[in-house]
Amino acid sequence: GWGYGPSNGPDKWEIEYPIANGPRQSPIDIIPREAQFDSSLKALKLRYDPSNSTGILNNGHSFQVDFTDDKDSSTLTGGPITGTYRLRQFHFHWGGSDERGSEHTVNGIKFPCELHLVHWNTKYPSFGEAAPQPDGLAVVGVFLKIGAANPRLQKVLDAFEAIRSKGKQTTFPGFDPKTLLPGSLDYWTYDGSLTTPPLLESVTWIVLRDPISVSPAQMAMFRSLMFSGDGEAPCCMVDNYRPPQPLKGRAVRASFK
Ligand SMILES: NS(=O)(=O)c1ccc(O)c(NC(=O)NCCc2ccccn2)c1
Ligand SMILES: [Zn+2]
Repeated sequence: GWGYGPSNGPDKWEIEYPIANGPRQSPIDIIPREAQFDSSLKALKLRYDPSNSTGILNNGHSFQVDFTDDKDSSTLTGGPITGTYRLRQFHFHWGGSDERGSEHTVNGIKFPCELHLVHWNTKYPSFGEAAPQPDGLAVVGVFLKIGAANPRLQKVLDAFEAIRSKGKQTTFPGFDPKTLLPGSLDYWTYDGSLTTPPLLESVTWIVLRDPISVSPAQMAMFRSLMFSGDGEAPCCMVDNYRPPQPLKGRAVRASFK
């Protein structure tokens, strides 16, 4: 299956997923001076209920924190989207060292890590039905920048000993993802795709301008996870990011001047 190694990584995905060369692929390099300020863009409204967090899973590509999404209790509204999108999960992408790891870049600059909060459009009955639709998903991206240790992030990292290898999961109740957001919700937005197979062109991307902090020691904890399952040759989970893809004429709008 697909992965991030030399034989199954992003340059090989087009073989099984030809949409990899499609017109609205993600991530992209965001060039702020080329983004268009759009005064009609609304403020992002993120309402998350910590009681919706259920578990944390090593899925062999990243780790994700899953949310129950059978009610409108953890939602994204406003911003560039119409209607209500429900939070399904959040996950991260990171590098083998601090100078790489994010999927989106800003003026060509890579961050060490990027958080993705994945939401699906409730005009569809489920995530699975929404995922192939052009307006099916909305992902909020948050950059992580090296600085002071992040105590809210640490709560996630403290669960890692239970999910070290592929397929391992554990309960993760009562976590509020709002604690992982920066002070400002100013954002860039553009039409894109999933950044992993099946690379579906169904994502309204909402990338926050301001990063949150992560310490070098905390980044080392991300790198202690394994792509490999128990009993397989151990392979550290690092560099699980897709590089920027061609913009192909798309507009990137800014919610701020
Ligand atoms: N990285 S991202 O664009 O935020 C993102 C968000 C939600 C997602 O479901 C994915 N992709 C994902 O979950 N792929 C693994 C599951 C899968 C589904 C179908 C075929 C192969 N693998 C990526
Ligand atoms: Zn992602």
